[in-house]
Amino acid sequence: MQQEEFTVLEGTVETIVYHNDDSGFTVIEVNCGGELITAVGELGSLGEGEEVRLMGQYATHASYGSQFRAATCEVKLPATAGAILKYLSAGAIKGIGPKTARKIVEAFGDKTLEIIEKQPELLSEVNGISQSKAKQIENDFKKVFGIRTVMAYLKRFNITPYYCIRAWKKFGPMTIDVVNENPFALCSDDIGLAFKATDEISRALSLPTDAPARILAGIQYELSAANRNGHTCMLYAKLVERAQQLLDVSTDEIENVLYEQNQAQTIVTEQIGDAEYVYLPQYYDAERFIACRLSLIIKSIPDTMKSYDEDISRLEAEKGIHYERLQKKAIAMALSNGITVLTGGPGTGKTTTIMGIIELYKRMGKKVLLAAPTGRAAKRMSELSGYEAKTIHRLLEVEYSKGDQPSFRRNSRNPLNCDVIIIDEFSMVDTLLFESLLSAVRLSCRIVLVGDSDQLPSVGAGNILHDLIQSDCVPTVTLTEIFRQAAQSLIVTNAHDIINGEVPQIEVKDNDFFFIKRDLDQIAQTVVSLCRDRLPKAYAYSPLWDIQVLCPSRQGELGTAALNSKLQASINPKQADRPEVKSGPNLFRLGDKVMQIRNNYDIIWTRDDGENGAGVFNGDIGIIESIDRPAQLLTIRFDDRVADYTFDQLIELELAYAITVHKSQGSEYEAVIIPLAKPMQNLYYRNLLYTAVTRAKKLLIILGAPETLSYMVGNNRKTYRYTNLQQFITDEVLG
Ligand SMILES: Nc1ncnc2c1ncn2[C@@H]1O[C@H](COP(=O)(O)OP(=O)(O)OP(=O)(O)O)[C@@H](O)[C@H]1O
Repeated sequence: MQQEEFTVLEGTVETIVYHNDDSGFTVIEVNCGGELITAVGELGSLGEGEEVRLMGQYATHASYGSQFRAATCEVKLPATAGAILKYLSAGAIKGIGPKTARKIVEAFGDKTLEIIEKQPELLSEVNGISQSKAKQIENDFKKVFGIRTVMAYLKRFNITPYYCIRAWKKFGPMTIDVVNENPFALCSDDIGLAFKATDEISRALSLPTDAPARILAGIQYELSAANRNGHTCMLYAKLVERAQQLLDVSTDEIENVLYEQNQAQTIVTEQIGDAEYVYLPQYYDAERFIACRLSLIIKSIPDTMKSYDEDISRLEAEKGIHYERLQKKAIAMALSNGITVLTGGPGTGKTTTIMGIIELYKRMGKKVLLAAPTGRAAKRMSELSGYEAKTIHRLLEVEYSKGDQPSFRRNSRNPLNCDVIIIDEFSMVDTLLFESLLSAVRLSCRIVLVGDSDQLPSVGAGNILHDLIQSDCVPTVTLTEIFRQAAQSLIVTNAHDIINGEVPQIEVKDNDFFFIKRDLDQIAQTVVSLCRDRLPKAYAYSPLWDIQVLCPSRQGELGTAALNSKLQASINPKQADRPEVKSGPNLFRLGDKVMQIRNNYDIIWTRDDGENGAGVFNGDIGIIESIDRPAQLLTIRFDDRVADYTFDQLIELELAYAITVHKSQGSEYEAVIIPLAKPMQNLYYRNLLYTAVTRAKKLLIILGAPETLSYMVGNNRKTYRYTNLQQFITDEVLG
């Protein structure tokens, strides 16, 4: 088609007649001054009410008659109140449905879009739009228009909208230039496109395979993968081997890039002890910082040798309690040392000891802060201690997302105002979070870290509790006695047996720990009937709130994926009045129990008391309260908070009737059901079983074969994590 033959057609999109997501082929009706003209072409994703400027030709189609065939399509924002109303009502901006659209357009008329763009705060003057909702609309508006161009460009490389949005968030208007120059920028942690996908773009753009940018991306990709698997670093030799397989370039080329990037401080390579390690700088810096800071704390607050015996005895008399020897030792240590680690299994008196520490510090007039890594753990700490406990993120006043990592308002320039800080469930704290925590406390602040070192390590990279204890430099007390009350519970005593390598008692029928012998093909059905009928009937447990199925694995017939479909179908079946939405392999239905599967610091929530905040975290579980298809919004209640998800955020959710043991860390449930399949060596091991069992408060049911249980208890595979924190601490403290 010659340029001079083009005709220009301008008007408002009246109707989207057809749109093919894969090819972008679209048929629209354009309102050109009252006349409706059908236009076709690869027009990208358009919204009804949008003003378009099409260039192309009129042609006659054998079946459909006269049509305008567009070669190019420019989108302009709708200008008149009517067009804007149509545009917004059609769901162009997530969070605005037809009703809200009408209210906004009635208030601002032709200027509506200008107001959304330039003075979005005025939106909250419209009845029914809160400040947080106004903020959300502003963000969506910016996003919709910016990413449209990016999506159109990246579509040719089969990049889905999800990654386009993340790329746009990171690079904004520079996105296309960045991709053309270095497509590997898309596999950074905060965008997360797989290396292979970026490599394909690189190939399509005919970029050289031995380009240093490609090799660096491959190295970073391998290191990030190691971080996601819990390691803070990799052995140099292992990294080179992995990168070589991934990139198919010579070892020399990889080593050259490693050398140069080490010089440029983009990557850290260092000989530590007998081996050479490679780090992404943030993990190296974090481990070095933690070690240095701990050493300063350990050295700068000398043990006063003051005896706290009298204070503890007085407290015992007042509270009518007798602390056992190690509890007294822990209290005294926490009162005299800059940092103390308190560890022990279930029922060994950790919480009781924390209470003693808080009480005595309060009597000295000290300001004590309590925190835990998850909302549930913090809530439990509050309930048990009677003092407010916050999540560590909340305590540090998480602010905004910088890539995938949070930023905290409490930091070295603005430290927490307290004399003592006590962290519970410390086994769940990862390297980066501990670095942030230590940055935000003054050197004079006393730190007490409490956790069970036999639990699975943190989801994020690092093995902090283990490394601190193993360094032998951080004052530590391990509680071992199981107290009488706790000793009556088979959940508690069996958990101790398991961690000691002894097969638990499974014959007792009148306690809180049950083993139901079942053949493999009967287990799923029994899990369903326990959740739906038997436990609600016998104990009045809610299948949504009280019962949690914990699986070693995601895969297989007894993995979370398969069990969730079965449990959803029986607990929350398809019904005419229950809207549904599909996202990837998942189908979400009103009333479903769901779990957030990655940290998202942007999702805005409202607490029941009206407080607003941002951030939903990996492992948070909630119930779907509404699904609004026109507005493409899904609302989830997480305990006392409610958060809105746009449909494109649903890939961060999974059904949560059944979750993996790894995801259950730090949470407790009234009743836990553990279905055991045929043992897979990787996932059927002692610490995992122990973690699962200790999640149950009142009732635990294990289903499967006794041999599988014995196998797990006997499999003492340790979750090995590559970190050098232990070494760094020893060097700093003793060196
Ligand atoms: N010195 C003590 N004398 C008598 N009972 C105690 C003592 N210390 C703790 N207990 C009791 O033992 C039980 C377990 O204690 P606590 O909750 O402090 O342990 P925990 O280690 O925090 O357990 P979990 O990790 O399971 O929460 C509680 O009922 C508590 O009241």
